[in-house]
Amino acid sequence: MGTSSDHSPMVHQSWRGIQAIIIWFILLPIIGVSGGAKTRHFKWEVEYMFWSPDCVENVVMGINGEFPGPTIRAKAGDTVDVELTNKLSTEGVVIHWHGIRQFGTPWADGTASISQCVINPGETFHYRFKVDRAGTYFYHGHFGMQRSAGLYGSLIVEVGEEEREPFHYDGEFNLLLSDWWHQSVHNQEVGLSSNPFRWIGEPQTLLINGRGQYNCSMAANFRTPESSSSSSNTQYSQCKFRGNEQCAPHILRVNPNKTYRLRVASTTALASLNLAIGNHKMVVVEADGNYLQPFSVDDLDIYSGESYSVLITTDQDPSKNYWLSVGVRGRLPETPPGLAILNYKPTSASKLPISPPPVTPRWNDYGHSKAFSKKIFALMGSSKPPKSYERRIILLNTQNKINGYTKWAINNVSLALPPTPYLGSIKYGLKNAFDRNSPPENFDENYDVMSPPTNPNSTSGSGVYLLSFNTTVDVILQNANALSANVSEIHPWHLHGHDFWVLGYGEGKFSVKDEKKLNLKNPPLRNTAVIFPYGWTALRFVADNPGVWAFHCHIEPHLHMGMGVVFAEGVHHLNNIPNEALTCGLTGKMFLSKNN
Ligand SMILES: O=C1O[C@H]([C@@H](O)CO)C(O)=C1O
Repeated sequence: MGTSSDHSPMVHQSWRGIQAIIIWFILLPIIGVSGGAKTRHFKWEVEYMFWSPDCVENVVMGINGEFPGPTIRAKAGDTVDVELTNKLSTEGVVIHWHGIRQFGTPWADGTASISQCVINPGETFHYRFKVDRAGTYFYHGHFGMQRSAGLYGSLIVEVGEEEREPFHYDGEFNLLLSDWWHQSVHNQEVGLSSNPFRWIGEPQTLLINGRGQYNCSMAANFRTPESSSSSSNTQYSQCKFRGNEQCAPHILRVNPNKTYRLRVASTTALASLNLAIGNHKMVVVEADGNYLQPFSVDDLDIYSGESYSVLITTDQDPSKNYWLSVGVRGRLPETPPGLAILNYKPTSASKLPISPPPVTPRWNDYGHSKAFSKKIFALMGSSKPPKSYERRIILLNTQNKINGYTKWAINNVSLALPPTPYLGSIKYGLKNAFDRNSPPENFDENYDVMSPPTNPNSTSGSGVYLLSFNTTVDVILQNANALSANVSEIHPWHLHGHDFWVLGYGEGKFSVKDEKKLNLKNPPLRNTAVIFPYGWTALRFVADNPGVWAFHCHIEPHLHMGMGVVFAEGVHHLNNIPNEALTCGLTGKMFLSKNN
């Protein structure tokens, strides 16, 4: 029998419960937790297969018989679970989820030698991670040069049930941009690691959603030396398609007088690109999963590793179709533009546009590229960078020689990945797994960034920048002259596990007086930022994600030649790294001896 004295605490407790429920409902939309968060399961098999990405049959890396791999669509807050089986006969494989920060799951970042062991032929690995934020992302191979071999696809995260995009659109299209070589990746890789060095050269074809045309052109009727961004004035024949060919162009079918969101991502191995649509302006609203202060452009520069969303309004003559054209920037182009068709309903998609495709800005018009980059600001209300940094690392990018082999080095160290993944060797304190000395924080102040290195000889290393957990780190990426005089190239740098604020770009060598010019007010958050020839780029991030994270040039052959560094923070906080990720090298041996 209850008495009033044992009754009252119960009343009290249920009132507390009601209060908690009320608070939860108030907080729900604010913290963006969607009630309907799901786990999205995918079962994938990676294999080599014959494919004709540019109408020339070749071998590509496909997933479940598709090239590019299947598109993942999820909602913010969902968990993505990919059960990946390696069906390659003689190679390992891993997949990196580009732009997903992997909070709490650094072993799912998919970087060979860094976050996990490669998945051997016949083996299956589970990538399970949360997609915590809406945005346009992609995934790709991160072992050897498997991205160049075609191992990539799109990853689209829609807003959660309770969230809204800060802009309106009636429909959307997804454009994954890449570049394609006829020479096999195996050949390319051997060339890069041979002495004498054999460079891969320019791509044969630019692909839009894995589709391009070689030996014929969709716009052959219009091709004049002036309208072509290609340095070779080859005249192409007109392509003829039924529409079901693997290399038939991508068609964007639109209704008149609507707004469409184009999600554009570049997973090129080498090419910096420029995208334009005949007669249509684009309003840029998102970059790398972060909202931007909207701005309008006629054309968009996009570097490997970047993604953007742009809005277009279909307010042009609906009895016509329009070109979407993608051309090469920053390197003397030898590749014809990639084309897709903006097709107004009910006009037939086979009716070709009546004017030539938009012309890509001149390849070395860096003023144009810089002007674009400097228009990018975070949407008002976005998170701001801490006012000051606790550590500043200055990274000089140089092209070098090691024992006669051509390499890229950062502060004179060319990254050579160790066989045991850092995540395990740091967690378990395995002393001999990689170089224990921290790589240099800076470079010689007398180094002349405007000239080829006076002593091009460099060394390779596997050291790690150990970052104190939760500290603010500034990185100044410093470009320089390559091995040949008067050459300095574009390098898009991509950071794993974080976004960084892009605080500014500058010319020549970074100096303390440049600090005053940095933008701490509304810098955009990104995961990839470019360094322009002979320039520097300043970045800031908070080392708040326990794990080991690659930071590297997203040009595939450049990373392969050592153009990257490794950051690690808070690894001791991780108590649930699955052994499955680390069963190789010294961690593999350690597990074996523990079991015996
Ligand atoms: O890494 C590179 O090597 C070549 C060239 O510098 C040497 O052949 C090139 O254009 C690169 O980007």
